Amino acid sequence: MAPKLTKAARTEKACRALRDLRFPVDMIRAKLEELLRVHRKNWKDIEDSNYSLLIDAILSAEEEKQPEKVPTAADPEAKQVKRSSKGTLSPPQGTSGHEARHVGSRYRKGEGKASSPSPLKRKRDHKAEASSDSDGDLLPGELDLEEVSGKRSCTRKKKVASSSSSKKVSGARRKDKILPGPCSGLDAESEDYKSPTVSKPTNQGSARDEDTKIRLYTRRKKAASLSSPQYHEKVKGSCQKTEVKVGAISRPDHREIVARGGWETQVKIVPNSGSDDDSEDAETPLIRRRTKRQRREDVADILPAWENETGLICYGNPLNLSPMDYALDMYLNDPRDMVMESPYTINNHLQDDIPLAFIPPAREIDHTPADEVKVLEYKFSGVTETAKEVADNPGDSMKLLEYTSPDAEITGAVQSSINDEALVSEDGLNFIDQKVVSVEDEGHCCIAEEYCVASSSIGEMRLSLVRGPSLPSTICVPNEVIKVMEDECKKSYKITDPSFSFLKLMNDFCNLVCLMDSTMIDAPTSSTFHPSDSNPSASSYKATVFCAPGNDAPDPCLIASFRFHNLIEVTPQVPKHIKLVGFGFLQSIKGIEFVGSKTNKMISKLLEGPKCSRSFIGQATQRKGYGYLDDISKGEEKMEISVLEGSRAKDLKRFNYIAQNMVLGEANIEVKLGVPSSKGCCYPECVGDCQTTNPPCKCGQLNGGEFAYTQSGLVKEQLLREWSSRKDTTFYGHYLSRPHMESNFIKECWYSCGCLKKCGNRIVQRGITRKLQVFWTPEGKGWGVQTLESLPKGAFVCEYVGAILTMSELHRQGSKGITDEKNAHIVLLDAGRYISEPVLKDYGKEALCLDASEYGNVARFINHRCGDANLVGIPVEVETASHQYYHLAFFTTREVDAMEELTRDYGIGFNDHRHTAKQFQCLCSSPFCRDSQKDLIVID
Ligand SMILES: C[S@@+](CC[C@H](N)C(=O)[O-])C[C@H]1O[C@@H](n2cnc3c(N)ncnc32)[C@H](O)[C@@H]1O
Repeated sequence: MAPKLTKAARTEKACRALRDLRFPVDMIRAKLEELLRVHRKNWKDIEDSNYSLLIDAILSAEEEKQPEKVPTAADPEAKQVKRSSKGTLSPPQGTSGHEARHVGSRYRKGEGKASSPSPLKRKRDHKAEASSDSDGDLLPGELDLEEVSGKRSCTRKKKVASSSSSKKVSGARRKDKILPGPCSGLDAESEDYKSPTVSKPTNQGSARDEDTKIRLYTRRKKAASLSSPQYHEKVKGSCQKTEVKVGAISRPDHREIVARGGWETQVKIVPNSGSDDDSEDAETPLIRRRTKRQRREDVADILPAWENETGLICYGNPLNLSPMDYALDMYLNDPRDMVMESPYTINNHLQDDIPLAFIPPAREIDHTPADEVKVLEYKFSGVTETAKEVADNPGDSMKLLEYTSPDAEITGAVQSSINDEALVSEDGLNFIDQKVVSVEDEGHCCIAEEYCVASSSIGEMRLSLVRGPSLPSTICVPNEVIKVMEDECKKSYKITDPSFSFLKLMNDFCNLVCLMDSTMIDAPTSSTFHPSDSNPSASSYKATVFCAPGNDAPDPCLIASFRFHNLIEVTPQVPKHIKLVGFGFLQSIKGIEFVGSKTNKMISKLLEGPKCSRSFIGQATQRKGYGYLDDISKGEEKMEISVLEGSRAKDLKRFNYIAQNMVLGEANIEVKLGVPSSKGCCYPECVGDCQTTNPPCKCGQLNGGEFAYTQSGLVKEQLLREWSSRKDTTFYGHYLSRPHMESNFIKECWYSCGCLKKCGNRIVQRGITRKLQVFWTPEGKGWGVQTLESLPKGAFVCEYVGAILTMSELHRQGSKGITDEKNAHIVLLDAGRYISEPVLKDYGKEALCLDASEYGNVARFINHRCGDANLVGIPVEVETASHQYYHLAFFTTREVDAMEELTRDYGIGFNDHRHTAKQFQCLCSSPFCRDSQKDLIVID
């Protein structure tokens, strides 16, 4: 099998293939990134087309750069010129227009390396054939930038919708259609609309002036359109040219979207039109997932940063895309509707949702590289250790921090490097994000020069340099990086020499690379070098020469590259329990920030900067207290468990996530691994899947004579009913009713059984398999848990996990009284130890409880609901059938919709003065709420 090419190698290949066309390298790379994104990182599409897709994308971009000729009286042909420009190819740098056209068409015709016409070409051809009305340039559902930017007059539209339609359309959602607003000039029902609409109530004849008050449209994904310059211009151009604000809002059919995609993904485009919008804001109530108060509170501190900004604001969970990716994806490619509602101001916006990212418009770029060094390429990419290296150094997993050079224009699209074949290694390293910043260097295609600034989950920072052998030796590190690294060097290595220069250190590396160029080594090796005399204060460092993973077309230039690491290691400053994994760079960075990490402050500083080129980072870091945790389980669970409200994440009390119960103290649990016992075990009768045995195996028979689970792994109805109807409480501090043992426990097969792990009688022990999320409840219950997917009745959700303590241990720990905080996280396993007198001191000393206050899993966030909770706790015995120790597993009592909060009935009697724990006022809003009824728990 041909070895898989790295992304870098494939990029290089693409650059080479297009070399003859003399496109700027940075443009090739940028377009390639876009295409990869469109094609879901599938190189095959691009390569199989002999890069014609890529060529088309570049040519398209070039076309769009052609200045548009506005028709005037003096130049009546201008419009015609514009139309024809759609079919015209602008020359790449250094290429005449004729030449470029020739080359482009040659490629498309298959005379060159490329063969088949790309979709883009077909689209262009189609457009060229379109009617003489230049508005026809847009395909249905395609966003007309001019329209958005207010340049295009509404009067050019075929029909004019009435102003009263604004409400109608704001609720409407039509795929592939641009829905009309009052000034849209389009009929919502018409199939031949051509552009987004404007729905601001308009005075006759002033459509153009009044443009863009409301735009309501939908869009369907078009892969090829991503290649178009519109792709960028829509965000950048529209925001800049007409001060359009772009943001996402909750959509009216919130649930539907959530059910489909897990997240709401709407984009709202509005003009930066000032306070006159306010009155109308109130007329357009949006779906509210959170209370207004809550939202204001959450974003109050970021308001100032946004008030005068225009840009792209995105919400919702972007399926692990970076904020920029997500926003662009939503804006241009989301197959779902994008509804713009009106009117929009930052204020009503904030009332309705919490943004995840803000992408400011492009800024002017300062292209002044340092005198003595020439910028070749900055690439802060996920180059870290190989899987093996990481395996050898557990805990050393590195995460990438990205840096946008202020000195160079970002020419590559920002891309999420998650799942990027070249950048994410199998070891599960999480790269936060990546940006490619490159500046062409005399036509050379430089692919292998990379700086990698990474931080580990425990706060280490590392700067690495990777460099290919074919590159010139001059490099430039952004000044901000140099400054921070210099400071860090001085601090970490206790360098006192004021003349210490980080740049020199870097140059030493480069020189070493040059030296090593001539001695290419086949196998990975490493050697330690000592810094040159010119840099006496730096400590020694290590360089590793390694062969890039196999290339099917070996090329000396591609085979070897060099990696230097251990340049800088910064003392860990981030608490271990915060895992910085990556929905987005921004969130992760802020994740560090809430714990006040000095490192992060430096990084933030590093990322800021007025010259930051088209980067959301500079703006985003202005927001305070904003964060997002992707996985509170820190990888302990098979499924990531995210936290929705980033701004509240700082309030997430510190606890250690464990996926399985653990004994911390003296609790004695008799579990004999792998020892077949005569009781409660189906060894040796069972092989394979016990569920297929009839009559049930021994374990199965312990579940009241039959398996507790259906063939599809759901708890059977009868058990659900039985346990839902019980009035037990497991909530510490409240009186218990009957001991659990009277009802049927579930007994699962286990290691000691003869069956396989895939046996259908093993459900709870497999852990969480559903998508769960911790979120801040708007009702005031604190954190809660919601499901991100719809769940069938009887589905296992999670078990209550904590530290296993004996009651006597618990009491010893809380000799001065157990705090309410702790109380709230203790669950009693009363089996076999319950003493009828429900006073704590009388508990069997060895009775076990689970304390999730310090060590726990997601279940510690599940809130209470009286009577009709959608979860029920059922004791499940896995390791032993002794009823002494069991797992308290939560199953759904009914079908549960995606985004529904998961609740369980703690079984507590509110207003019962006898219990020891401080009661909370129940906010469950269940019709069966016992709080108002002042029910007491019946003690048997
Ligand atoms: C096991 S914790 C649940 C997670 C908790 N909400 C948090 O933020 O960590 C139990 C605590 O949550 C709160 N809680 C749970 N259900 C509630 C409800 N129905 N009404 C009000 N507060 C509730 C109470 O403060 C209770 O002591």
